[in-house]
Amino acid sequence: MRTRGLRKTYRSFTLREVVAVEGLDLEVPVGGVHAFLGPNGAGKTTTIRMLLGLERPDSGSIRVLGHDLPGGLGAAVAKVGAIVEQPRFYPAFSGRRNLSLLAQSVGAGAKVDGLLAQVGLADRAGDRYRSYSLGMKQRLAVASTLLKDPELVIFDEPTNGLDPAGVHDVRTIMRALADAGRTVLVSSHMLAEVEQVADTVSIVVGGRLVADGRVADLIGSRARGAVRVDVTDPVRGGEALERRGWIVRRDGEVLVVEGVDDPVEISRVLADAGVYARELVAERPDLEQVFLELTGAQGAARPQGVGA
Ligand SMILES: Nc1ncnc2c1ncn2[C@@H]1O[C@H](COP(=O)(O)OP(=O)(O)OP(=O)(O)O)[C@@H](O)[C@H]1O
Repeated sequence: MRTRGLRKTYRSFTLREVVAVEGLDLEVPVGGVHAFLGPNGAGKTTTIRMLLGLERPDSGSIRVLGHDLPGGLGAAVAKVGAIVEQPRFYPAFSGRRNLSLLAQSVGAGAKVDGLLAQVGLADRAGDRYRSYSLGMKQRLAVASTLLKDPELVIFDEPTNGLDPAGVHDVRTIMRALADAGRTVLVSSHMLAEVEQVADTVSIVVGGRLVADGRVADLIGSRARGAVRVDVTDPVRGGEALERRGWIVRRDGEVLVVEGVDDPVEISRVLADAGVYARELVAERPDLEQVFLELTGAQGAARPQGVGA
């Protein structure tokens, strides 16, 4: 799936032009989990709606599973499962009955029990939908999109409002879908979760792409980690490390040294100052750091916060 030069503007109440997506080149590889990240208002939902043919771009091109939109929309959408809004299920019917009703409409009745098991709902399938937790509702939503056996499954903020167990469930389902050969596109603020499950990522800010690629490569290339050093004399040790030009923070008795390429250098500088390290731990940079670096204040200010 890819877009080229995608642009979408809206008119605000005051008829001011709001640019939601600006020249976006999105590349989602076939197979694996691709995370679509950005602060609030970055244009993620608008982009997903354009991929599904629910919004019309002002300009640019979209190709989904080998079909060019808008002409190939029907063929493309037949192979895409999307969870963009909470689907409408009957509250008084059980999960199984709800799914069976949907299955009949697409001639997939035989799949219902297998899908309920696949999303971990087999035990509660006979209970009324209204008694389900948010996580269970989300799992039923995933099962409903799998009825048509999609090649690409799109999740827009799938873990909003879920508790940690629900978040874990959704992550497990996404991984399982990708491991079974499908492509998963997930927009999210949940960086820690995304880091655990995503193979590749695109980060957008203000409707523009600011970084993309393999999660591991992005973390490796962008963020230099800090090193935590437990020293015999934090005051003298801190001074010596600062003289070397590093940024040093105190965390109790431990020094946190930023911007270090090779932690061995730290031991050398400390030893020269007659201070010794009891322990030296390199903090692994993570997607959150990369995201904050790339999105700056906008990223830090988003209401749900990193890892929310
Ligand atoms: N129907 C609309 N009318 C006017 N402006 C809109 C409309 N839909 C989106 N926008 C604006 O377009 C921009 C992008 O919004 P979008 O919902 O795509 O961002 P997002 O990245 O999904 O944000 P969030 O993480 O908050 O869901 C925002 O400035 C938003 O206010």
